[in-house]
Amino acid sequence: MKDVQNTVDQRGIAIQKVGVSEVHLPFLIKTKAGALQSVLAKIRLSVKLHQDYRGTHMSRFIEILSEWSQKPVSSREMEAILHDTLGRLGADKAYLEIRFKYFIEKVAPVSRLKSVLDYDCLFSASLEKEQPIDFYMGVAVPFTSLCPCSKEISAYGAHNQRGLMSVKLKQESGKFIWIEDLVALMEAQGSCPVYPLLKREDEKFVTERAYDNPKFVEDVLRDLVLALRGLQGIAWFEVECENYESIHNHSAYASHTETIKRG
Ligand SMILES: Nc1nc2c(ncn2[C@@H]2O[C@H](COP(=O)(O)OP(=O)(O)OP(=O)(O)O)[C@@H](O)[C@H]2O)c(=O)[nH]1
Repeated sequence: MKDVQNTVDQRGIAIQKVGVSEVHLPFLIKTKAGALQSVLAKIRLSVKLHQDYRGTHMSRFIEILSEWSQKPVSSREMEAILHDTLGRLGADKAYLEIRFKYFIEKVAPVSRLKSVLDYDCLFSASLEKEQPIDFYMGVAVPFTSLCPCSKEISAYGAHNQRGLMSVKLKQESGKFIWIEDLVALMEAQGSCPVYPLLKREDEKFVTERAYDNPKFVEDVLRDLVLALRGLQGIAWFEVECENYESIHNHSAYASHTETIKRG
C-alpha cells in the first residue's frame, strides 16, 4: 500500500503541532491518599512535523495512548508517553494534554456529612529531544463570593454568587504537587467553599461564613496569587477568577500571570 503520509511536501512549512484531539479514554490518576482514581480523560497528543513530510502517522498516537489507558498517569508517566511519542513518530517535539474531572471528598462544615465534588483538571506537557519536560497542571475550583460593597451599603443582605477560580501552574523540574493540595489552597481564598451536600445547620454556617468574609473578584485573585507565591515547587502560574454575578447578567473577571523568582 502506498504510504501517502510519507510522501514529500513541497510547501516548505513545518507544522508546529499535528496529531489527535478529543480522544476519550479511561485513565488512572494517583490520589494523595495512595489510591487510584479512574477518570474519563479527554486527550490531545501532537508532534512537530518536519516540513518535508506530507503527513504524520495518526494511528501511532492512538497506539501509544491505548497502551497507557488504565495505567496511573502523573508527570513522570506523561514524560514517558511523550518520550515514546518522540521515538515512534520520529519527531523533535511532542505535546500531551489530558483534561479530566477529578473527584475529592468534601465534609460538610457542621453536620460532617461527606460527599464528593468534581473539579476540572488539566495535565499538559511538552517534551523536546534532549530537554527536560515542561509540565503544567491546571485546576478549576468553584467557590462562593460575597460582595464587600453590597454588604457595606445595604441595610441588610449582600449579593453573593458562585465563582470559578482557575490555576494553571508550571512545576519545577523534579517537583510534585498533589491536586488535593492545590485545591485546598485555592478553596481557602473565596468567601466560602462550596459543598455538594449541606444540611440546614451547614447552610446557616456557609451563609454566615461568606457574610463574614466578603471578597471582590480582585480580592480572591490577589489572595490566590499570595498563596501561590508561597507554594514550593512551582516556576510559573496563571490565575483566572470569574464571578457569575447574581445582580448582573455578566461576570466579574480578573486574571494574572507570574514567573516565580527564587532565591
Ligand atoms: N496524516 C493524516 N492522517 C490521517 C488524516 N485523517 C486520517 N488519517 C489517518 O491515517 C491513518 C493511517 O496512516 P498511518 O498512521 O501512517 O498508518 P500506517 O501507515 O498503517 O501505520 P504506520 O506503519 O505505523 O505508519 C489512519 O489512522 C487515519 O486515521 C489526516 O488528516 N492526516
